[in-house]
Amino acid sequence: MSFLNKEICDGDNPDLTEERRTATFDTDRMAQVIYGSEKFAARRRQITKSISRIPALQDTKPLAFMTREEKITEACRELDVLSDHWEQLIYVNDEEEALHLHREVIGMEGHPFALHETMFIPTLVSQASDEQQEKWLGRARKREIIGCYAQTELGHGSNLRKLETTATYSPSTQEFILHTPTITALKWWPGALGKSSNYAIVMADLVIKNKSYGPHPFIVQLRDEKTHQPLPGITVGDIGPKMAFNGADNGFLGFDHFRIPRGNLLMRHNRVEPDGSYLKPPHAKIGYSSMVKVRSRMAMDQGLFMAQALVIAVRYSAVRRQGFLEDKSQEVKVLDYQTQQHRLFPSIARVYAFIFCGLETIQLYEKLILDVNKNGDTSGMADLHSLTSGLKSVVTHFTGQGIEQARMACGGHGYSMASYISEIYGVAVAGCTYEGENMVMLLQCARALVKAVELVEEGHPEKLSPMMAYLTKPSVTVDLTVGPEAYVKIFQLIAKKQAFKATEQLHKFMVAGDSRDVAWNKSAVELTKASRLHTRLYILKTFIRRVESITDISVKAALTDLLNLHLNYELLDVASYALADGIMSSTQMDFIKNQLYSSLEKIRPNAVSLMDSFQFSDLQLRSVLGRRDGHVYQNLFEWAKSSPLNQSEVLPSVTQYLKPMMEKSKL
Ligand SMILES: CCC/C=C/C(=O)SCCNC(=O)CCNC(=O)[C@H](O)C(C)(C)COP(=O)([O-])OP(=O)([O-])OC[C@H]1O[C@@H](n2cnc3c(N)ncnc32)[C@H](O)[C@@H]1OP(=O)([O-])[O-]
Ligand SMILES: Cc1cc2nc3c(=O)[nH]c(=O)nc-3n(C[C@H](O)[C@H](O)[C@H](O)COP(=O)(O)OP(=O)(O)OC[C@H]3O[C@@H](n4cnc5c(N)ncnc54)[C@H](O)[C@@H]3O)c2cc1C
Repeated sequence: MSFLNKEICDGDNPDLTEERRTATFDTDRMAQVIYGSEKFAARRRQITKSISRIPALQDTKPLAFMTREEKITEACRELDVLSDHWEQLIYVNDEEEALHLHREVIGMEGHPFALHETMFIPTLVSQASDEQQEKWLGRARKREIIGCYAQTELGHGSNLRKLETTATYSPSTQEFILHTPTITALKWWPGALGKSSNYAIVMADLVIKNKSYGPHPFIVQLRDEKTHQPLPGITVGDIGPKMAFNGADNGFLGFDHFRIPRGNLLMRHNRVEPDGSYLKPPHAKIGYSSMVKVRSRMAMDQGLFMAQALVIAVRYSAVRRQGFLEDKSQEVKVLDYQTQQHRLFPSIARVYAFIFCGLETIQLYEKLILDVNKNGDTSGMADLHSLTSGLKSVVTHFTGQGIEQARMACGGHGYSMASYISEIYGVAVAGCTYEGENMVMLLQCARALVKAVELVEEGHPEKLSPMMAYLTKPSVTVDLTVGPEAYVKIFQLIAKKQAFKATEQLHKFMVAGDSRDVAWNKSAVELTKASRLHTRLYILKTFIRRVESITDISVKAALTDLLNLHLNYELLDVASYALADGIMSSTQMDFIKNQLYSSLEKIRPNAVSLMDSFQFSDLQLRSVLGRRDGHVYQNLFEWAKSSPLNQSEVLPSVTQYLKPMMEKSKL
């Protein structure tokens, strides 16, 4: 049976059309699984169609040929066009639809409202009292003001306890005085801070009567609402070009005894009364919730970054012909090489796995905020923090690797900006750093793991959260032919052993006289290994759960092939642990390898459609190499001709320097 891949169009490259015709599932149905519901998958397509009918949003100058200033101006122009059509395009206040709209129209290089949507508004939702929301949230949602999230400083990003910006309470005036005492206290990095935002959530150390209460969120007006000039007492600007994200004005910010009213401390969970008395929040880390929000989205966002790179690489691999296999009369599609499949398909499996995790963690965060805001219930915070800390680290690391492999899979053309993969890579790997540097966050995840191991050792396994329950599982001999559950069992044993080994090492150093902090540092590499295995186990189990729940038989079959590839690839990747601990035999290793190679063959006919199912428009992809029509050579040639260097035959640099140099050459 063959299913119509909805991307088939007359005139497309026949090699791609052939791939699309041989798919064994319906790409619209697969999109429902990817985007979590039939309704949202359909809305995405509808929004894409509506965008394609707005001439001002089509075919602008390629981003690769623009300066930073041009990129920023272009993003603002697009935002302006969007705001004229906003209510026709999406349901107002629907976060997922707004994100899709921005991704498609503006792309991934950043824009003035990026942090407004992802951190400024969410912080108001989670941290502002009802009265404060009344005052600011409506204005923010209507986009009457533009906000960002200013936390990181020149001297400190990872260690929040040492942020130096102070907010000192003055009971006589009922104001906070914001101050930047040193150069290292300058806010540095916040997205959209430099030139676009006129408001910010500023994280500053709350000081009352000479006592420090640690970082707290304040809403601060930075610029005049009419003139957009910085207010007196505020120094603000752009931090300069970056590896990627150059359509964004990441900024610096300093305060010179800048006064804000008492009501600008966000007070849903803690309060400062007029006389300066302080009411504690129900959980010490509740002020960190905006970071947890972004981390809970990262598996989805990073999955989509890697998906974009793979759409490009897989489509290109299906039209690129080079070399021969059996038939010497026609060169083969490079996608038929086993090495090419091995380079790309495990990443396709990870994309699906990450997205399924993202669907889950986004919901977990929404539930947590509901529990905290409605019932003051903070009991879910610790688990979500450790889960998202591990997940953001593992997912960003593998996404970077997967995108780089996708680039190499495109050979020379992958290195051209025409592929757009280098930009996707630059944007994605920023995720290894923002929202908590990966090592730092793996170590946060390890804190929870060590605590869980200690509970088991102290004889209290009943106190473990469900995610940690595997730490009590006894060793067993596993028959891998049984199916996914057998793989889970082996993975659980590997992860459990590493968690216990790392904890044992920590305890050994402590018994020998080291403080817990020093012993922790001496065990840190082993601890991060435990966190990675723990997180990869969660990813694996989520993938299995999701595939089991699918009702469409052909979609389920295609994803089962991908799941099998994932199980074998992941287990092979961590096999050194299993072999060292005698958990797996070399015969089992051979079995896994054979399963892996046969999974590659099974996935091959569906590869293009597995990626088409993401339904990225050409506008969103921004890749000349990865366009839906597959006419890569014509498209590349047109693109190169549009390079500014080709707008004249002889460049001024030739007449001014090269010609005179050649004429006077004495060599
Ligand atoms: C588009 C791009 C946008 C980018 C934006 C940005 O980058 S914005 C900037 C992004 N910047 C960053 O991401 C900065 C990264 N740095 C941080 O987030 C923090 O400095 C930290 C979490 C690393 C340490 O914080 P700390 O020194 O205050 O804490 P500690 O280590 O002493 O642990 C004490 C206890 O607290 C617990 N706990 C901690 N957090 C949470 C939580 N959210 N929930 C619940 N619990 C939490 C922890 O588990 C531990 O529990 P235990 O074991 O005692 O039971
Ligand atoms: C593109 C981009 C956008 C950003 N957007 C924002 C924003 O909107 N708002 C905002 O406030 N910030 C933003 N940031 C800042 C970002 O959150 C920080 O850079 C990040 O949290 C890392 O902190 P750091 O720079 O202090 O790294 P550092 O902590 O200085 O990291 C340097 C090295 O030290 C290691 N290290 C540090 N502490 C430990 C430890 N305890 N144990 C072991 N190793 C450690 C790290 O692993 C790393 O290898 C952004 C950054 C980028 C790149």
